[in-house]
Amino acid sequence: MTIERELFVSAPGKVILHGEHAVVHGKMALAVGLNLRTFIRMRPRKDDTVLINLPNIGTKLRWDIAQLQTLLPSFQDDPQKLEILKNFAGIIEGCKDTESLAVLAFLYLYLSICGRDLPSVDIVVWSQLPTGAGLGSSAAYCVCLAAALLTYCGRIDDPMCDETTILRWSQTELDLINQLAFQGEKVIHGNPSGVDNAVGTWGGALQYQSGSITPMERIPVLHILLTNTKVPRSTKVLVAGVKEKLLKFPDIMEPVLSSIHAVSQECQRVLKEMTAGLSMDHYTVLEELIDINQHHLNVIGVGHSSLETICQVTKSHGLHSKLTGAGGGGCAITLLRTDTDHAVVETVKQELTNYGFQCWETSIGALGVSVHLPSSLTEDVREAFSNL
Ligand SMILES: Nc1ncnc2c1ncn2[C@@H]1O[C@H](COP(=O)(O)OP(=O)(O)OP(=O)(O)O)[C@@H](O)[C@H]1O
Ligand SMILES: C[C@@](O)(CCO)CC(=O)[O-]
Ligand SMILES: [Mg+2]
Repeated sequence: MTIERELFVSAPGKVILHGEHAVVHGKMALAVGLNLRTFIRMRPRKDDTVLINLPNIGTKLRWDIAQLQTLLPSFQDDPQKLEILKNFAGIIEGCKDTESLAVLAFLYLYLSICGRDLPSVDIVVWSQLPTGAGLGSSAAYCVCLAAALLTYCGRIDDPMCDETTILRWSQTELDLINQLAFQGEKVIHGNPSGVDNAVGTWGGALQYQSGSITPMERIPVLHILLTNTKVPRSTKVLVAGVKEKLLKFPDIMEPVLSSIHAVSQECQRVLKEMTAGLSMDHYTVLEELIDINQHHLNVIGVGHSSLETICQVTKSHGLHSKLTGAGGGGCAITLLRTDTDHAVVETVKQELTNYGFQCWETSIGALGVSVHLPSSLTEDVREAFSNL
């Protein structure tokens, strides 16, 4: 049974504190929800078509339901599902362009979730996150699609909203959303660890290892400066590059990944200690861990000169930075201590902006996937959707 009303869902981006790439190879990652979100709006249509509008990447496409229905018999149990969709959409093998991956992930989730009763819908996905910059935009996109399609098709409850609250799903329903979002991430990334969709689903702060998700109940309030180099890169390509290096030099690369794992463990221990009583020594250790991990990430081949520039600029003001997400460009995080002078942060931001980078001071630990009533959306989100 499809629902007959407009549905608004959002999911947060993520910041990986430590463990990117190593987490793909079974090591631990620490990741937190980011207060920049992706929003999806679904509206019923009456003309037996499906329309998807993705303004962040300039894509607007429409299909007849009858056309999509012809895919279903071979799609449902076929191990070659993705190939069927690529043929349908005319997408060539190994393709990594933004629009093709977004459309493939959408079709994959729409057909997998809605099954035999394909609904005629109008879908808009709009994000506050930069696309392909290391902040989990692909996971937020897949989590939004999975949650909205599952709800729309009646496969999970439609959380009851009132005028003031944002309501969420039960743990079992969140598990299903996360599983399907992971399938979508596989379409986009090739071989994702699952950490990004876990944060998009549950939000907060998580320890993630080999599919096992452990929420970190209490973490100190950390202030972070996020800087987007705006250098484009593809997570899929970077993850594949690390795997290649690992296969070529196993005895050299495996210890580096193990050391990244140990950095995550030590960071987690320090964060726990900080909740019991914060001292500046804790910050010093966190800074050392950031420096160590940034070197490791360079060793495994996911650094970039733009990220080194961020490290150099922030270091000249006594601050410590590392790349976050897949690297190769994209974003870096800089730890801001509680005793960091506001004027220093402003100077650093100005210097980084002069390089053409974009900076945000951010809070971390945002809420996971949520349903919204249109009236409870913030002004900027309402405005963004008003013309779409
Ligand atoms: N708002 C969006 N609209 C349409 N497609 C999107 C959107 N956000 C992400 N995508 C899809 O996700 C792809 C980017 O995913 P990718 O994993 O490379 O980067 P990321 O998720 O931002 O970074 P990371 O995985 O390192 O955190 C885009 O090429 C596009 O296909
Ligand atoms: C690079 C990576 O570790 C994080 C991307 O945000 C890939 C993944 O975990 O799937
Ligand atoms: Mg991604």
